Amino acid sequence: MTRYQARAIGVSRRFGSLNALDDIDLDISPGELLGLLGPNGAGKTTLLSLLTGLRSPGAGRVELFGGDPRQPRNRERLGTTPQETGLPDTLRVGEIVEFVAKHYPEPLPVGELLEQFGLSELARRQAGSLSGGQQRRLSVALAFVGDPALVVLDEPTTGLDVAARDSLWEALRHHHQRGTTLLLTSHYLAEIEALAERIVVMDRGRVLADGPQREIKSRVHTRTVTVRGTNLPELPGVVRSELDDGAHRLFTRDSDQLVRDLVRSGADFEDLTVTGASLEEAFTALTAEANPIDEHAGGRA
Ligand SMILES: Nc1ncnc2c1ncn2[C@@H]1O[C@H](COP(=O)(O)OP(=O)(O)OP(=O)(O)O)[C@@H](O)[C@H]1O
Repeated sequence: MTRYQARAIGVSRRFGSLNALDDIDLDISPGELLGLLGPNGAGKTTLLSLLTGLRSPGAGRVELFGGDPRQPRNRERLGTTPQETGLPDTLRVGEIVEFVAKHYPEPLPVGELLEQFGLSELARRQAGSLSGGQQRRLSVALAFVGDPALVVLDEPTTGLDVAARDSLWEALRHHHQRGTTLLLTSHYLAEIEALAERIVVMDRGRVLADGPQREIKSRVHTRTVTVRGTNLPELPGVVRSELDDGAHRLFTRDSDQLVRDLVRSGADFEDLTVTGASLEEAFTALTAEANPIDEHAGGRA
């Protein structure tokens, strides 16, 4: 019995002449909360489609619970939500959840699930009358109905407002705490930063980085010194600076020296903080390193 719930071993997948995945290795162990990041077209959805048995690899091997993900019996402990939702318009939300629950030997209690995903008040509404964000919440909830060991979510919070997104994060954390393994993709770096313990960064079909979030961030050596003040002098060692609502953000490789220089300069400042790289900075640096002539936008992966 393998100790991994899902694995890709030397996996490649082409679409015509395009190498969507190029020799990917990935292991997912029980209990992990793994965030898969990458710019558009990186190959995230393709990789998920192989791991969940929707496609076959061109080369290499994919395993789900130690077997072929294309075999239904190996998908019994898998929960997924596709990027596009397709729910029967005329069925009510509660009926859909109950219908899906009947397909599993030990489903989660329907009422509990509706509550967790903020759907209790919508239980009697027909799916066709739901807003895009409500449909999204329902389809994410459906991934959990069968109490799966591994849940794979492709862009779970797309189209959700801030409150709905926060409550979805809460639900995901809850399921992770009770032992469910989660693999999710998101374009929102803040989302992956808030949720994921392990991060895999992909670009152009390859894995650029794979490790604990703090390790991925520590690959970027720049630190940020933030201060409020007027007439700050130009200081050596500042590689970039930003002014945001009166706060100067000074990016440097040596924050200790910068703070010493700042104090010595006699400038009048307050509210000094020193922080390491954010996930956004790490992501931007990693993808820029891999594609020296490209400019990847920050904020969204
Ligand atoms: N069915 C297909 N036929 C042809 N090309 C495809 C197909 N599916 C994906 N591709 C291509 O493979 C590459 C990887 O696509 P994929 O959807 O896996 O990327 P992604 O990282 O999920 O992107 P996004 O963030 O935009 O969803 C892209 O260049 C895409 O155009």
